[in-house]
Amino acid sequence: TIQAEYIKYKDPNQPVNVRVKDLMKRMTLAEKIGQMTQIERKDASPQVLKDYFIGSILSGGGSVPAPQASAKDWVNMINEYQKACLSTRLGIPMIYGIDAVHGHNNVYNATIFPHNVGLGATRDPDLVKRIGAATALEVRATGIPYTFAPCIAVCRDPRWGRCYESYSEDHRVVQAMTQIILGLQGDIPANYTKDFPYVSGQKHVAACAKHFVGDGGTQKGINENNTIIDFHGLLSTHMPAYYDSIAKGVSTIMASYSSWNGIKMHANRYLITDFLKKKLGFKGFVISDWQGIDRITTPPDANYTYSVQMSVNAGIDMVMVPDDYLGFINNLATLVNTEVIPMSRIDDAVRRILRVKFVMGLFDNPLPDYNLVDQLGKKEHRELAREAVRKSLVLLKNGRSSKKPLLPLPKKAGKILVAGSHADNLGYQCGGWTIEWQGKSGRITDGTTILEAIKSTVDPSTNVVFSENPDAGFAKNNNFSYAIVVVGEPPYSETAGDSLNLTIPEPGPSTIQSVCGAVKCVVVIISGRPVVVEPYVPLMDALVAAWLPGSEGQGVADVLFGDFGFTGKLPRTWFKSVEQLPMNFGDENYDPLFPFDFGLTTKPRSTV
Ligand SMILES: O=[N+]([O-])c1ccc(O[C@@H]2O[C@@H](CO)[C@H](O)[C@H](S[C@@H]3O[C@H](CO)[C@@H](O)[C@H](O)[C@H]3O)[C@@H]2O)cc1
Repeated sequence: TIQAEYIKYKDPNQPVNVRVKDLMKRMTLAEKIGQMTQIERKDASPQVLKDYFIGSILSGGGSVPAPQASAKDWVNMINEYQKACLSTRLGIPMIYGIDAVHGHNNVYNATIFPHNVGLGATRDPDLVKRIGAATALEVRATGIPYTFAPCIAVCRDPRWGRCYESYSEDHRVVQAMTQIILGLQGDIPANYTKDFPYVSGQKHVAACAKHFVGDGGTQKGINENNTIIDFHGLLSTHMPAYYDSIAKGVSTIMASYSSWNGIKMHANRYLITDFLKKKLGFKGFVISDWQGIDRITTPPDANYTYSVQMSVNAGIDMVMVPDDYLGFINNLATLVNTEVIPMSRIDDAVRRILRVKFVMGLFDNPLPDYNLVDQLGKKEHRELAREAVRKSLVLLKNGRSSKKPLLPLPKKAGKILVAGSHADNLGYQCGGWTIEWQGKSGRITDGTTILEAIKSTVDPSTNVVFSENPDAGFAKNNNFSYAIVVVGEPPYSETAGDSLNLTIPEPGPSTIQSVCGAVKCVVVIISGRPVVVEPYVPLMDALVAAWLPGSEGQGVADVLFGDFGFTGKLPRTWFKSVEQLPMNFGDENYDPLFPFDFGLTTKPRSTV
């Protein structure tokens, strides 16, 4: 009989470093460059994957196989691509990445968890770890083994359009929430190699701590702009959560679009190679952001060869190339062949990529199956999301005097008014990065709106009247026992969310004034960050910050009506006016409307 040649790197019994070394020595430059190339799924085809030995594919925000694609549709797409990669000479599996940043948010009917700002308000790292584990199951349900999460930005200015992706202005809260990495990737076994990337089996996913480093510190919160801070400030505010992430075995780290004191992070060799890789000992791989290398120059792509040279030599290992992947591949090959980029840099990048792929079992289990499809949007996950919503709510005002609190609201109450643009809008309560990159209004996926939750919580005898934007007369002349007004920000992502005024768009303020001027009211703010409320607080009987709660609006009603108490604490300072910004806890002249860590509490009704 003909003995099949023994191929060491294919032997799961061999140690990871032995498999990496054996495979590396077999690879051509083209195969190595292919591993460093991540293309967008819209450009992927079996032929392209085979021709260029592509090592990774991503879905950018909102990039799906088809509208409302099922878990099986996703699995089928990934299987098709993976089979093409496995058919290449060395059969190196590709790794598919996606932004599951508050649940598997691109995928129809996935559980949508509160965005990070709300999770920061919970101050509950174990809850966040459980969310990571549930998210991993839903991501794996679609056959995907890698998510570009968590964002561990320390947002220092709420004018930043991505502030809701940050757990807190306080790096200690962000550090605590890196527990999500253990949920996503799995708990690290005892005596595992310290700071080594780790992913446990087929029900967990590789994570990505992002965006390295200082993304949340840009001046005036301008997205992708310049973080002006000395080295001590960078290390004490923006770096600590990377220590925790590495200690928790994070497999990948994504570079930030932003600059540090004028140096683009994607070209920052000192911070990526000398500090992150050598000093901190990060052993996973560093991935660029979407067109992150193009944006090294102003305007972007002004000198792509320079972008490739500077980013790869800085220590970027895998490049997210959502458009001209041939341009990337050809430029990189030329730069290596002309020794502008040393082969040792290429080998470091490929070694790190292969290390993660071997560690996470991708070589041994490259093809997803349908075993986990029922995890998508599973009831237990929705109950977990509902718990997270409850714990994320921050009670900022309760009654016109502490002796006469309005909350919890009585379930039996004759007739109540529910008003506001965000009361019955699932897309609004999920925010950006949901189904579409920028998010979307309306019934965008499966879930429960806040109005639906209120209706299912009150006593059957209570008449719930919904009017999105009633005039004062309506509010006054209908003998309502009380009103719940739900208003806030429309969905946004990234630069589209940058705001210098942080006002609630009309008709939000008008709805507050019309309703609260006529009847006892609690105002629930749906927003990715503190917004201008100071002028309206005197009109309100109660005020709740609900952040971006996601698909499980029932969690809001659970607490409004006293089935659970308010426990949330502000993860960020709530300013009086935007002229005060930036203003963070610990600053001189700290004069907030509501300070960091503020939050009134209530007892569950059963104990009252
Ligand atoms: O057509 N245009 O006008 C247009 C404009 C801007 C675009 O910009 C792009 O849009 C998004 C959706 O296509 C992309 O996801 C990224 S965002 C980036 O993507 C990563 C992967 O999704 C995330 O992990 C990072 O955290 C995030 O910073 C990019 O900014 C795209 C298209």
